[in-house]
Amino acid sequence: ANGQQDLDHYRLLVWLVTALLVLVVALFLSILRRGHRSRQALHQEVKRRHKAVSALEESEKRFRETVDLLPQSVFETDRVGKVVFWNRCALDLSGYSAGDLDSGLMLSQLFAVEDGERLQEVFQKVLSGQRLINSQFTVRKKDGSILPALISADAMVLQGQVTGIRGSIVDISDRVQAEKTLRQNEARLNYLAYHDTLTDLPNRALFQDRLEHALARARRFGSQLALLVIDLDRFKNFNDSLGHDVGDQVLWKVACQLRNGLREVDTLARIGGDEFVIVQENVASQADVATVAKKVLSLLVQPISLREHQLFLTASIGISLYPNNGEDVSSLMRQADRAMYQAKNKGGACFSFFSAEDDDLVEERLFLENDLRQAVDRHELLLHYQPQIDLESGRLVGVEALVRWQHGQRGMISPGAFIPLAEETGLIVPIGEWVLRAACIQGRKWQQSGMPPVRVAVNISTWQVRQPDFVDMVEGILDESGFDPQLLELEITESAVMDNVQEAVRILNIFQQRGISLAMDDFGTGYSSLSSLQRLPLSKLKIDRSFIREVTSNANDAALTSSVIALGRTMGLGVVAEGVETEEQLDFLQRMNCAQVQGFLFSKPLPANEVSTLFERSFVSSSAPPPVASEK
Ligand SMILES: Nc1nc2c(ncn2[C@@H]2O[C@H](COP(=O)(O)O[C@H]3[C@@H](O)[C@H](n4cnc5c(=O)[nH]c(N)nc54)O[C@@H]3COP(=O)(O)O)[C@@H](O)[C@H]2O)c(=O)[nH]1
Repeated sequence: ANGQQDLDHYRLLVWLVTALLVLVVALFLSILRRGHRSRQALHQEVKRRHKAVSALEESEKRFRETVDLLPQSVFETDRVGKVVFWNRCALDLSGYSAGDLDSGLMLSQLFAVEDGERLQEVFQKVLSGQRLINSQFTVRKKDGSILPALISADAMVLQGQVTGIRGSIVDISDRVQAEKTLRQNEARLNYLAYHDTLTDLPNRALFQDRLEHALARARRFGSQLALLVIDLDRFKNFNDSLGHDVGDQVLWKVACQLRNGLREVDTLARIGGDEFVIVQENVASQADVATVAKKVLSLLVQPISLREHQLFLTASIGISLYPNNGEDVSSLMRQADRAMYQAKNKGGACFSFFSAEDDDLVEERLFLENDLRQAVDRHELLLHYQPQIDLESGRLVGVEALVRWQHGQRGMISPGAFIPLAEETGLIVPIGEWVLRAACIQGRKWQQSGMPPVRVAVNISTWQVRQPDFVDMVEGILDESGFDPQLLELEITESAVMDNVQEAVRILNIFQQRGISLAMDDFGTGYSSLSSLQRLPLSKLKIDRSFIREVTSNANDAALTSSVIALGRTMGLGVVAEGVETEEQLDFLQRMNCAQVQGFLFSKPLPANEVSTLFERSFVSSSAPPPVASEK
């Protein structure tokens, strides 16, 4: 029984142990299975997270690449303004490197120092929730250069907390430059609309505007104002003969002389070709204005040197006064213009206040100018010839061709009345050509009629000499008329050669080689220097009649006349005294051994047919001068 009991106990023990073992194994297996499952879950989780991180990195990379592609700079900062992120464009724009970012670049470093305070204010406002949209700042690059940019920014909020700001920077250099260029172009266009491009002076539009304002001031303060219209004398001739580029340089120099010589308060403008105006305000008396006018004339007197030319300019100035001569721009302009013509009527190189009486003369002059333009075409010009006598032989050796104008309504007009106008308007060029042609044709007729050879002298104006085709013109007329060049004498004045002696020498040498003789007219009234005179191939000096007029009563004229005769002899030149009217004058000239004479004592200028008769009569003798022939 004990044994059975022990066996039972033993069996129970075995059963218990076995059961325990089974339990332990089952528990172990259960734990083992659960561990496996959680390892699997962990693994899954790790894998999932890994994937998520990769996706995030991928997304971050894509985001970065996309942001780097943006054409504008974007940035992020932390709350204190340290730049924590920026794209490639921001790098390029600022010139900083990624390394600079790593070493703690501050946003303020990206902007000009002057913008610092405003930047700080704006930064705080953005942190507190205000959006910044397209505000202009000046970006300062790493190399110190600056550029204009538009900044937009917003706060960055993470889990309800503001962590910093993010924003964009747009470089607007091109736009700002384009706007600047546009503004400059606008300003230039505006300037050009109101200024003369050649002289930089105000033009007519600006001048009128200034005159309006000046008149308004004069009305308000009850003051006087003067308007001076300045017109260069014979400028058209300079332009035509020397070329427009020389003309332009002359105008430019004139503008400089006037600008430098006048007070800044006086408005100076160029309102047309060679027309300048001055507005003088607060004029106390006419004397005030006369002072300015005299100053202008003296400024212009200074010769202008251009290339090989030495130009002597003069001007005519017309003056109108507010309120006496007009109360508005147009009437003041009109009266000043008329006054300018009054000054021209007086011979130029002077000024004239508007006067109603002189205005009739201006009208007359304008009519005359208009008619003169048509005189050649209407065949109203004709030539008279004044004999020149050789005192030794008493023979008529030549004639001077002198133009006359047979006007349709006014009858015969003397050259003294229209040659200055022709010179001033440039009409002397076609008129002079007509004279030369007519004189050569007549000379040829005399030759053909069997008359002894007679030299024909023709006056040549300075403006003709300056024409580029002058030599061709003379040669063409000689060829076409068949007149013997040996019988042609050209009378030139000192002024025609003195402004460009070199060119004059060249031209006159050509004529001399063709056998044409050259006489210096009005000798003694100009400024020829002896050295220049020696270079000119002259054959004759003509003593001006102003010296002969008082040669017997005025010691100076007598001295000058005898000096010229002596000079001619020394230089081997013939000398003609013109304007001989009396026996006493003739006697003086004979005593001085003057070679030839011309004057009313012998004959007035005559029509061609009367010259032939005179020749046939061969009337001159050195002891008994012939009776005066009358000019018809
Ligand atoms: N460029 C050109 N000028 C010309 C031409 N024809 C004339 N003129 C110039 O006009 C000015 C006046 O000329 P005119 O009225 O013909 O006078 C000439 C003579 O009549 C005058 N003269 C001659 N003798 C006397 C005299 O004894 N007394 C006196 N008071 N006058 C006299 O002199 C004039 C000639 O002058 P000049 O030419 O200097 O020899 C005059 O300046 C002419 O030059 C022309 O075709 N072209």
